[in-house]
Amino acid sequence: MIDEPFSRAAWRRNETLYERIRTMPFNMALAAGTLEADRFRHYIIQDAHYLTAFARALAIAAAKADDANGIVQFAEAARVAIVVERSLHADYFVRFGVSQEAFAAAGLSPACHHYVSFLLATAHAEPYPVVLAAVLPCFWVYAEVGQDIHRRTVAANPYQAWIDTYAGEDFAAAVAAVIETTDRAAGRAAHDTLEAMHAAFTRAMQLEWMFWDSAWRLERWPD
Ligand SMILES: Cc1ncc(CO)c(N)n1
Repeated sequence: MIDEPFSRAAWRRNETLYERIRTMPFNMALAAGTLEADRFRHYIIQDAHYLTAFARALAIAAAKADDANGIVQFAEAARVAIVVERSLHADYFVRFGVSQEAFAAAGLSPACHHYVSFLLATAHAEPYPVVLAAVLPCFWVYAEVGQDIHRRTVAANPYQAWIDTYAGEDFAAAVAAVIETTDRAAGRAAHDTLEAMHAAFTRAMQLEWMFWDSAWRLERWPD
């Protein structure tokens, strides 16, 4: 019997969770163009924090890569995450009225803090295949959600630029490449490493849900 690739097994284990993410109030409202600006502002502020940490985790993946292609792939992914983070500041923060002071004052929300702590702890402490499994949902879920919203979006959606970033061909190609690298690493991994990969993948996907949910609820720390 030929084993099913890790990515297919991981997606199947989390199909219900993906469907819950796809149909979250935040994503439904984003697609309809009716998402309130304060919820989107919360989201982009937290996403700027998130992307900086995500870039660090990707740079650690690059350092842990088992071949030269992996170093190039994740060093480039780290660079792109920072490019996207800078475009949040230069474009979205300006358009949606987030000042530098508001950003600095906001800090990381509980859900964002949880997600980046998980990513950075995993990147620092776990072997390369598990690091890949932890960052894979960040790519894959966004491509799926981006494409799903793109199919449902309305004319003159104020969030169209955000939607196009994640529904586009460049992002899809990056996601396909991360899936391929993760499946290759899984193919060489021992059984216990494979189970750790599944646990990391599921946890990251749960944290994706929590991240959108926290923006919807305008989540904050207690005073
Ligand atoms: C929370 C989160 N996950 C994934 C992505 C896409 O890389 C993003 N921009 N933000």
